[in-house]
Amino acid sequence: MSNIAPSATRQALRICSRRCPSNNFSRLSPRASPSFGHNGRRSYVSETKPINATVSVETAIKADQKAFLRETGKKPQDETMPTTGLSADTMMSPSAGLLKQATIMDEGTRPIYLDMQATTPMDPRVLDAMLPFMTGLYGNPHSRTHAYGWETEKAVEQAREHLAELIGADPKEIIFTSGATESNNMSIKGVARFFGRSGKKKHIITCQTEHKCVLDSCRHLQDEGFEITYLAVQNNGIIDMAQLEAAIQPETALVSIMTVNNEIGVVQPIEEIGRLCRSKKFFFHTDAAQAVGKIPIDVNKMNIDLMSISGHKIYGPKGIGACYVRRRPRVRLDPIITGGGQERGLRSGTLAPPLAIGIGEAARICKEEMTYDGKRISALSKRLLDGLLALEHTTLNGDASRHYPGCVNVSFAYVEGESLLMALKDIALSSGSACTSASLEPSYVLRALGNSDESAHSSIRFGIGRFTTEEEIDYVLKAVRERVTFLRELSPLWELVQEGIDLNTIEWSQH
Ligand SMILES: Cc1ncc(COP(=O)(O)O)c(C=O)c1O
Ligand code: FES
Repeated sequence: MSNIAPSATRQALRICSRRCPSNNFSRLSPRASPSFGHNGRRSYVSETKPINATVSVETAIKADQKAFLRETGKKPQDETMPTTGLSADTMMSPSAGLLKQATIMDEGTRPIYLDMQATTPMDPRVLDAMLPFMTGLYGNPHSRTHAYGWETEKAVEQAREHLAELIGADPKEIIFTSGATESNNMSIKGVARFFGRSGKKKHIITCQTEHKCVLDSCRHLQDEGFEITYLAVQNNGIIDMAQLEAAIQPETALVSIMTVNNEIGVVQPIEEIGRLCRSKKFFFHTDAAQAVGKIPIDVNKMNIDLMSISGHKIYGPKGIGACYVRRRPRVRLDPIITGGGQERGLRSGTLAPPLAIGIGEAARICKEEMTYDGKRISALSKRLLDGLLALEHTTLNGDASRHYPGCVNVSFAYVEGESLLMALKDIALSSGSACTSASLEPSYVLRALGNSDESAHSSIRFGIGRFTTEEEIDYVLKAVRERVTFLRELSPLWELVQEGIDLNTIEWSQH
C-alpha cells in the first residue's frame, strides 16, 4: 500500500488529534477503515493495530507531504498562487502546513475549508458505519424473506431511531428522502395539495429569506392557484411575529419558516411560531437543514409538524435527508414520489441503506457531541468575529445574539466580495449560498435585510464546523486583514473615505 494513500483512518487521526489537546491518537480508534492505494486496491487497517501516539499532527502532515513529493516527483505547488502571491516554498512552510494536503487525486495543498453551510466533511466514524453496507451487507431492506433483508432493515431502523432521538420524535415519524430539498418540496407541496383539494385551504405563509427550494416550491404552488404570503424580515433577519399573525387567513393551511438561515445564521423564533400555528390549528413546517445537530431541537416542545433534515450538513453523506412528519395530530400530505408504498407511503422507492445508516450515525454523533461541538464552535466564532470586526468599516450581517455561531456573515465596506474571495484562494469561502454563488447577483437574503447592493456585494460567509481549528481561524484572520487592507488601498473610494469625505455627499457625473 502506498505510504501516502488516502484513507478514512488517516483523516480520522488528523481530525481527532486536532480536537484533542492530548494528541492521544488511540482515543478514537477507527474500526476497519479502508485505505485506497494508488493502484486502486483496497486494504484495511485493523482495529487493534497500535497507532504511534507520539507523532504530532504537524509532523505527520509534513511527513505525508514529503512522501507525496518523493513519490510523485511533483513540486509542492507549481510556481505561485497568483492571487495570494505565496510561493510554493511558503505554501509548504510550517506555518502554511495548515493548508490541508489533498487526500485524493494528487491535488497538492488545499485551501482551509470554511464553507460549512455549503457542506460539511463526512465524519470518518460515519464512513466506518456505512462501509459494511456497501460491501457484504447488501440486502434490500424491504426484502422480508431472508437474512440479507432483515439485517439491512435492522440497521436502517436503528438509523431512523438515531435521527428521531436527535429531535425528540418517534422513529415512525421519520421519512428518509434524498435531502432537504426533497423534504422541503414534499412538505410544502404535499400538505398544500392535500388540503387545497377542498378549495378552502389554499393559502401558505413563508418568508423572503428562505432557501431557494422553499421559495421555488411556493412559486410552483402559485401556478397551481395557491396564494402565498412571503413575509419580510426585520433588519436583523428575524421575522416579526405581529406580521406573521396579521398574515393568517381562514384559508391558511401551512406556515413554512426556516430554523437557521444558511446565509446569515440567524435563528428564527421557532417555539413562538409553533405555538401560534398550533393555537390557530394549521400546520407548521420548518427547514432545519442548518439547525439539526447544531442547536437543540425538540419537535414536541416547539410544536413542529414537519421538518426537513439534510445528511451532508451534519457530517454525514450527500444525497440523503429526512423529513419529520408528525403522527399526532396526524399531518396529511400528498406524496410526490409514488410506487411501492415505502416510507409510510410518503416516499416510494428502495431506500439507500449505506446513506440512511450514514445519516443515522451522523445524527447519533451530533446528539452525543452537540454540547462539546457547540462550545468549541462558539469560542472559534468569537475569536473570528472579534478579529474581523476589529477592522474598520466591517459589520456583522444578521442578529448578533439570535444567531448560530458557526455561520458568520460579514460585510467589508469598500471591498468587492468577489475580489476578496479571489484574493483568499487559500481559504474555501463563499459569498452566499452554494446554489446561487454561480451568479454574481447580490444575495437576496442580504437585500431582504435592507442591505444596499454595495453592502451585499461586499459580504463573505465564514462557516465554522466540528473540525475547524484555532490555528485555521488565526490563519484566516491574518489573511483577511492583509488582503482587505491591500484591496482597499487600490480603491479610489477608500482614498476618499480616508480623506474624510462623506461619499453620500458626492455627485457622480454621468457619462
Ligand atoms: C437551509 C437549507 N435548506 C435546504 C438545503 C438543501 O439541502 P440538500 O442539499 O440536502 O438538498 C440547504 C443546503 O444548501 C440549506 O442550507
Ligand atoms: S484523538 Fe483526541 S478526540 Fe480523537
